[in-house]
Amino acid sequence: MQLHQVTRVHGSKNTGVAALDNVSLTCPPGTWTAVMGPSGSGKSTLLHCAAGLDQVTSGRVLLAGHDITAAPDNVLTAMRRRTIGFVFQTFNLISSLTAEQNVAFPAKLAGLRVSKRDVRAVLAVVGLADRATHRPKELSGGQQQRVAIARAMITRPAVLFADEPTGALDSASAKTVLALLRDMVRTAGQTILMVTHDPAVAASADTVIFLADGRVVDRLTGPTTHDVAERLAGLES
Ligand SMILES: Nc1ncnc2c1ncn2[C@@H]1O[C@H](COP(=O)(O)OP(=O)(O)OP(=O)(O)O)[C@@H](O)[C@H]1O
Repeated sequence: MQLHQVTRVHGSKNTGVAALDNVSLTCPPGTWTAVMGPSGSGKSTLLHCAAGLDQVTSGRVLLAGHDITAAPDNVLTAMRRRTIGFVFQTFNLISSLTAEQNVAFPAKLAGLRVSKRDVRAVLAVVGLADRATHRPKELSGGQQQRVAIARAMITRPAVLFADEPTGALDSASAKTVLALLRDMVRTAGQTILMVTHDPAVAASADTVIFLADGRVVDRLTGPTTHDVAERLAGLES
């Protein structure tokens, strides 16, 4: 996943706010990148532009080798279904469907064949083999997020976009979810781009980039919670 000199201006080009200002970023396969920065620094805009959910004003976005900047809607939709996955703070499960139906749903939408065995296998990976027929309201927050991760795993997306994936979880569940994300990167060579406000969560990534006023102003490789917190405090002061 690559961003080349991406600028995103909200409002008119002359008077609008540049939520992203000439951002370049490379996330190689099998790496996990966290995006941090003060409120309003452009984190969500970066995630949305990288995932093709928002259009860039200038610059280019490459997803799994494809330039999505000028891709027509039908190509973008197909890419979204097959090449990328999402994990959100709020889980976004369908309440009327069971865990296994939730896992299978987007894959089926993408026209992929998924057997019940495949679904059960990914649910087992996230430790929910015995919850396959439960509906979201019968699951804890941590279990719901693990269903969302299983749903993102089953299509084996090249890139997983995560927006505060542990934001609604207690620390034990958060740890489990972060370990699952690490497994996706390590065993399947998937790329993760994650937005978070939490330095301890960001420290699970391989690299942390820091945004301020829409620009990449700092970067840490092999981050520790302490170093991330310190850099962030420097930006927020
Ligand atoms: N649809 C929009 N229209 C106009 N301005 C917008 C829009 N979306 C975002 N912005 C502006 O762009 C800038 C970056 O916003 P963004 O949501 O990307 O920041 P963020 O770092 O994710 O913030 P937070 O941590 O508070 O979620 C902000 O100044 C915001 O007000």
